[in-house]
Amino acid sequence: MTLFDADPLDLLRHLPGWVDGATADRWLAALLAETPWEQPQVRLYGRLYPVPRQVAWYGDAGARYRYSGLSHRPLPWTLLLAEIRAAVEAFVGQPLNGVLLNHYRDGRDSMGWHSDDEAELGRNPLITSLSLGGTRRFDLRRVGQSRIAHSLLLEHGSLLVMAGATQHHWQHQVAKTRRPCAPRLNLTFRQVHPQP
Ligand SMILES: O=C(O)CCC(=O)C(=O)O
Ligand SMILES: [Fe+2]
Repeated sequence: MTLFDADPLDLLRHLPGWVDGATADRWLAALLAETPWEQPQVRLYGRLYPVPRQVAWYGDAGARYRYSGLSHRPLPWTLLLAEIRAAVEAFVGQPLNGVLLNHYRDGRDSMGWHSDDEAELGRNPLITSLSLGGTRRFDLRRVGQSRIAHSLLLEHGSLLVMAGATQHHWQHQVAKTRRPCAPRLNLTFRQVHPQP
């Protein structure tokens, strides 16, 4: 049984302090130092723009993943990312074969409204996201509505788990902010089923 079998309405869980501060500090410093960041370009109305954040995709061999319009071959798990994956898998009780790292360097970096509904994630994907570093606001709105329905502050060491049909009915974003904020890392663990 997994965490989510108990209550089908319990689609979203926010766990501040999921990992202790000293461990979170160690993970943040190591990941900032060792990750080969990329800033892919996306095409919008015929023009290319760099995404407003840095990213890296790690996973099992073959766990190709499409984001920002491009299919990405995974980098092999590092010792540290394998350690973090093991802790997250043990917590959610499901295998996770890839992780997308997002680096928000400051308040100008962001992620626009979207659902994590790529075909290779399957119908009702479990998305488990670990936040490290500066606190940023995470907003949710219903598909088809522009009003923000919920906002969460994702703090250093917190875990956010989105399960079940969340991605069908909700979109999420991390908006730009004028407030000064420290660099933030977000690791979203996923189970990817490569497409033929
Ligand atoms: O940075 C976050 O908290 C959200 C990341 C996200 O939505 C994603 O990687 O799909
Ligand atoms: Fe997302």
